[in-house]
Amino acid sequence: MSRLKIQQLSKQYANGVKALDAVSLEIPNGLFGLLGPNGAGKSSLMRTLATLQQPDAGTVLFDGLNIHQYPQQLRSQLGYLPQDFGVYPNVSASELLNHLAILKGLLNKTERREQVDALLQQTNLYTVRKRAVSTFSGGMQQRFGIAQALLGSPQLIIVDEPTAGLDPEERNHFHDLLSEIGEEVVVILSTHIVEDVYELCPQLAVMAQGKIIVQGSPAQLTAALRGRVWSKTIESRALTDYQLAYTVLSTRMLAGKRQVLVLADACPEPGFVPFNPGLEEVYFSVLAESKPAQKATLC
Ligand SMILES: Nc1ncnc2c1ncn2[C@@H]1O[C@H](COP(=O)(O)OP(=O)(O)OP(=O)(O)O)[C@@H](O)[C@H]1O
Repeated sequence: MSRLKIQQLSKQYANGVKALDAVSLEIPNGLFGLLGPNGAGKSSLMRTLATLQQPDAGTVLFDGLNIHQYPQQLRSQLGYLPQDFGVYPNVSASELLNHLAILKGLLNKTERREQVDALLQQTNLYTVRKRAVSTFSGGMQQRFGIAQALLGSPQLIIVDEPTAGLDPEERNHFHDLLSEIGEEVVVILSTHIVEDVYELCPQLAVMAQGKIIVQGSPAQLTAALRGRVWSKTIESRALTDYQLAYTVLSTRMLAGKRQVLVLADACPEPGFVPFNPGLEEVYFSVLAESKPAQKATLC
């Protein structure tokens, strides 16, 4: 059952950029991935859901509550890790978390201490709790960011581009943390990294130019694309010709040869073979098809 209902949400900034264009989504408990390239409008949507900005039109209901009419009620149930939560004062992790817990309304000292310690343990920061957060690595700072988002046992958790810039090991740590948050809360993970969503999210949406382009499970979305992705090994110097002629989703080097993946409803030309699409191909095909000027498919 959907707990978060986003209906026809629109937002235009003073400079004329329409960051959200009639966005509608229904989001149940669990991890929900919001995938999109830079500038798609993800952060605008996350900030609007976190009640940090008002939409121009549309409504958002969380458990039936209109969040922009009752922002304080939403905030008491919200955990938010913004994209730019990166500047920390020169105080220790446990002091800062304790301070943020007070701001979050955790006024009972014993309970607060217990929760702060538990979150430092959960995010694997307990042994470094006396170190200033400003001296932490990027990955440790992001884990601290999750610890503060989890203060007060929120029901709606919003994490905006949390793994950008993390090395693979820290990204794995972060994935483990997110997957442990639990299935009884709504967690929205906004990212441009396909593997984040593939590894973690049973449901996802792809956003581009302020609009939701597709929504579903990874299995549904990849099944819908089956039969439309074709692969061929080509000479690297022929790549531009293929890009001009076809909708090239991606290219990669395989054992010294260049492989191109092309989106087409039927075999584009001799030498192409069907390719079993994954979430990455779904993402690139959605982006290719959402672009205003499309290439003719020469089949
Ligand atoms: N405060 C603002 N004032 C004016 N334009 C803005 C503002 N915030 C975002 N934008 C513009 O709105 C569009 C959507 O930006 P947004 O940050 O929501 O996208 P995003 O998908 O989160 O991308 P990124 O990962 O690059 O932040 C972009 O064109 C951006 O330049």
